[in-house]
Amino acid sequence: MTQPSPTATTGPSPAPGAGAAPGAGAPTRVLVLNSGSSSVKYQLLDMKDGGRLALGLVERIGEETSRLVHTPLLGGGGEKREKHGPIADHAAALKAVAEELAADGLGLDSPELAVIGHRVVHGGLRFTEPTVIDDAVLAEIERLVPVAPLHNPANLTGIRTAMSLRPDLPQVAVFDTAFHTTMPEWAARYAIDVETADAHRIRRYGFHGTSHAYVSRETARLLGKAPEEVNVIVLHLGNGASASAVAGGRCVDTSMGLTPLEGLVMGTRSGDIDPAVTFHLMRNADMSAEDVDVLLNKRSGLVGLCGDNDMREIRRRIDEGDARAALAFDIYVHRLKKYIGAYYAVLGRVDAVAFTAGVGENAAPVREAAVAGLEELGLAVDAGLNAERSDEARIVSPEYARVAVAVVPTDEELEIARQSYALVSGLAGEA
Ligand SMILES: Nc1ncnc2c1ncn2[C@@H]1O[C@H](COP(=O)(O)OP(=O)(O)O)[C@@H](O)[C@H]1O
Ligand SMILES: CC(=O)OP(=O)(O)O
Ligand SMILES: [Mg+2]
Repeated sequence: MTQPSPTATTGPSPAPGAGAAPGAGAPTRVLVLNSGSSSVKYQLLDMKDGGRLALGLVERIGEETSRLVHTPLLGGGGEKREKHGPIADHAAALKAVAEELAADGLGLDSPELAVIGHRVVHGGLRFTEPTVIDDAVLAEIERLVPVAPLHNPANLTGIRTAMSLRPDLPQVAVFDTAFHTTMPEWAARYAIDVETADAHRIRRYGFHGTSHAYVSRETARLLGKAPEEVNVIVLHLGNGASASAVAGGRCVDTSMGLTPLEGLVMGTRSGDIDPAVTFHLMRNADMSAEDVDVLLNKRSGLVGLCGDNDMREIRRRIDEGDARAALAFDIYVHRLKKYIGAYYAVLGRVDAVAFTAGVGENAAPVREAAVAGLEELGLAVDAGLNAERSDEARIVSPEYARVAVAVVPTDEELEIARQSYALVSGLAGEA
């Protein structure tokens, strides 16, 4: 099922500033755009030293209550700026971001900009490496829209808008799926008719790969070991959530599948269900395929179970004695625990379980509940360490525990910046 990657030009996950050294005076700044279904996260970095010049977020795009938060960081930083009011779509969001950057003297017209790096969620099997975007790459990302309907359209708008603002600049796509292309066939292939699966390219692709790659490497660093030496279970728990089993730096299994719907319970997505639920609803509940798609992607998960998808709000409701919120939490954690057990078995030996993204980094009760009762597997958290708040990667298991439980903040934007810059500075070196 593997295919060569005709557009690949460099290896994944390079060290900061890796690739051929740019010529003296060559631009070193990278703008990274992480366009989600209803948000855009962005960072401007200088790869001379990896320092951030600005970062921000536009959220609730398409609603009346859109919000832009921009943080200038150049020269010791400036005041955070917030703007409220409707932002109709991703193109308008990017234009608003460009204006904020320009107000700090960091506009997209800057000659110091070397590349714009884009998170692209679905790259299919073709893109195993960061890739300079041209018409053929755009067409392939477009072709994959049906299997990433919440994400690839937003990614495409981000790319097209950035291209229109800086047509002269290289734009690089860094794919969520790339890290997972190392999965063995027995993990990637579904047990369905082989001809049908192959004709429709149905298999497990996996997502959040940039985060799984970054966090598994940072976890090895936290343990004082090389990535090749450690086996890590990474739990990326954001709005979308996925688990991966990483053996010696390579992904060997992951919980998301053909689309980002499978696996863990998420903010609005069901994760694993019996596939027969879909045709049962279509046959018996007068629902179309589209209706079931919306149900499972947008009206399920935590929001479907208790009406809230934000773990902060769910914890607040549990503290007030809300039974629906408590059940939603228990279902979320039960699924998580099943995946920890499954990937423990897949890996055979586990050095660390790493929690990351909004929930994983911040929700101590989720971490505690997910490993509760797994002492026989060498897993436990230290209540005091687990409750501490910090932006740093840290171990929260007791010293005696055989397996480290770690909290490792993800940084998809930094990883995308490193990969994008390595690719274009490598290209510049070849020119
Ligand atoms: N302090 C916190 N405590 C508990 N959960 C939090 C906290 N901060 C953020 N979260 C959770 O993280 C989620 C967002 O995670 P994030 O990784 O930013 O998601 P995404 O990138 O998918 O939008 C929120 O929906 C919320 O559930
Ligand atoms: C792939 C995916 O689920 O991404 P996100 O968490 O940004 O929605
Ligand atoms: Mg995310």
